[in-house]
Amino acid sequence: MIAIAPQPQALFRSPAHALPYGMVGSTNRRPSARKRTSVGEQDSSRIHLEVHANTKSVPHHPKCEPSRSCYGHTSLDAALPSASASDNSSKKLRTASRSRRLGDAQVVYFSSPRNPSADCSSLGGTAEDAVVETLRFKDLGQECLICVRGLSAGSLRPEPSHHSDLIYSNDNVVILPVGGPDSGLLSPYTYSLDKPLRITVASGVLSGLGMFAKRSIPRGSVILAEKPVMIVEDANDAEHVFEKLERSVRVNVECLPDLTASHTHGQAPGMRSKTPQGIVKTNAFDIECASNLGEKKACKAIFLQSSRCNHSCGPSAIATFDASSLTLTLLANRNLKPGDEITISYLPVLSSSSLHPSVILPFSPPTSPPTTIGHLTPTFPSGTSVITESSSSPPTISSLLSSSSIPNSTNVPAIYLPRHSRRRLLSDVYNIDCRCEHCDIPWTEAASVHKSDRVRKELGLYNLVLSSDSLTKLRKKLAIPTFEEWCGDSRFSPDSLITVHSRLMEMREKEGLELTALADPRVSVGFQSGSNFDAQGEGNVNLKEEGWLKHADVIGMCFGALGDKKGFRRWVRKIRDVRWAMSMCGDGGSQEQIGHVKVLDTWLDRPETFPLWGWRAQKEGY
Ligand SMILES: C[S@@+](CC[C@H](N)C(=O)[O-])C[C@H]1O[C@@H](n2cnc3c(N)ncnc32)[C@H](O)[C@@H]1O
Repeated sequence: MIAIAPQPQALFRSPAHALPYGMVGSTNRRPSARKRTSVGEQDSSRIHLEVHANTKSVPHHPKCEPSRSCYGHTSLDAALPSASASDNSSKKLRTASRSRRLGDAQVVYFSSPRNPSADCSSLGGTAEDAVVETLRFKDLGQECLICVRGLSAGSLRPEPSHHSDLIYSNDNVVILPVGGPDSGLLSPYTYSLDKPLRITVASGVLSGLGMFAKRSIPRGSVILAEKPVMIVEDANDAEHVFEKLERSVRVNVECLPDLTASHTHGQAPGMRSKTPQGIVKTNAFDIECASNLGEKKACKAIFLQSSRCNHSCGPSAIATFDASSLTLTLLANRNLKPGDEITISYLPVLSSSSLHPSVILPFSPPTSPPTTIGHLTPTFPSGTSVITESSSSPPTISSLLSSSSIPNSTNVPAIYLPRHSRRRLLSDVYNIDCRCEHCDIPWTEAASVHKSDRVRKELGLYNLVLSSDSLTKLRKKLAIPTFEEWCGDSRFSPDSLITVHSRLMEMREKEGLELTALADPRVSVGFQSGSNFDAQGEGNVNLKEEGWLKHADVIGMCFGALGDKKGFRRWVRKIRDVRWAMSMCGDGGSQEQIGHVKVLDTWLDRPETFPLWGWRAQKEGY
């Protein structure tokens, strides 16, 4: 298992750039002086919270879970980068060695990204043969305690990450109780943070707190970048690390929920029934740490804010982890409005195919690498038609699913499973009775469940077919050409490929799975059975399909090949915006994204520079 953030394969390839990366967008702004804005009052059964978001402040301390008491309350701010630390880091960003204009935003390249940004010290031996060490992120004024056998904090030497201070601070999000007395996990999607927000929450709401957007966040952009406060190799070491956490951090970590606590009998309710192991099991992200000597270890990391993200089967965010800077990044999966809940998917990335009706859970872990993702390149198509089996009436999805076209052993991302399988998986693996908006549907609405299941099944199938070379035969049966095939074969009508990909995009949007496919298969949260992705899951690394972006790429290229300036520009602009937002991610993929954005900008200016401009139109004489 290797923890690196996704580096989506790009359709629109650009020349390699040797420049060190790091960028500051024009929207970057310095954090305003922090004002406390929330007013928390608590009576015996309810909590009232008021947030005036237009004062641009940090959230009030989340008050732990409404249903549980805590050792004490301190502000979450105490554990987060202070305003002055942020100021320092922004100063650093501004004094970067050289900068230049790119599109409408300021890009800053760093001259020496290798300077270690952290120092460390040992806190002495504690857990059996492991030591607890401190890693200090100097630029952020934040510490992380590390207890990993065979990997010293010193050997991690995280590189500085190049996020702006805006996304290290919590200016984009607020942590609030989720739902109301009767609504369980219903999110307050409808409120506007321009007005004071008042939410009334009954004690005992299952899922306690959640993370919400405080402002509009465009698809693909970084919602939050965060460093861990503790990393353990084994949840059983958590106790030793908890003891050494700085008090304000420890209080916040102890406020995180422990799903195992409810199984503890004979103890007083509340924090005292929680255990450090239980807190780690419930909230830790599975990441991989890599030393500067190349050793890698699967670990569990606690992040104070991101650990508050609830699960959704149509998540509004995707989590990626960059091992070189030890940074967890949440990217917007769609365009977010103020008040939208920031959710991620806890679902394991792969499961055996439940596209095939005969396969039922529990599934076995993948034993061989999954399908690789075929990517298109804007090279001149070599050829002539390779599709020989296209028919005027392709088989229906149902007939394909019930036939033996899909091998039983096929792995599909679990997010495409039908509702009952996802729920079972979440319950078995994470002990969660999923109440996200895609699952919490009354039985009276069986038809909408059925419809959603069908859409996911179809998306799963297309995902498989479009990303796997070994399923070419099936792809041909479905009469879906690749871009190259479409270019080279006039039997495919000019808009046929655009129609297929537009439909898939719409289906993704409906199910809340826009950029989801970009999610790093190796970042997960919560309980780990160890069976779904672990060190043996090495083969998963290549699973990178691009979802929305992949469809947008194909549509954009089709318009280009048809010489349709308006359509081409419209789609190139959309792709450019998402790639630009993603380049702010600050991980290994940023430089690549900047390269794409530059090429896309050129094509926006002069569509004729697109290598296949009008190629199909010329060929067919229209
Ligand atoms: C990492 S925590 C998420 C933040 C948590 N709500 C809190 O108050 O801090 C994970 C826990 O949240 C709850 N949870 C998250 N997503 C859920 C969902 N879709 N349905 C039900 N419970 C969920 C479960 O209790 C789960 O163990």
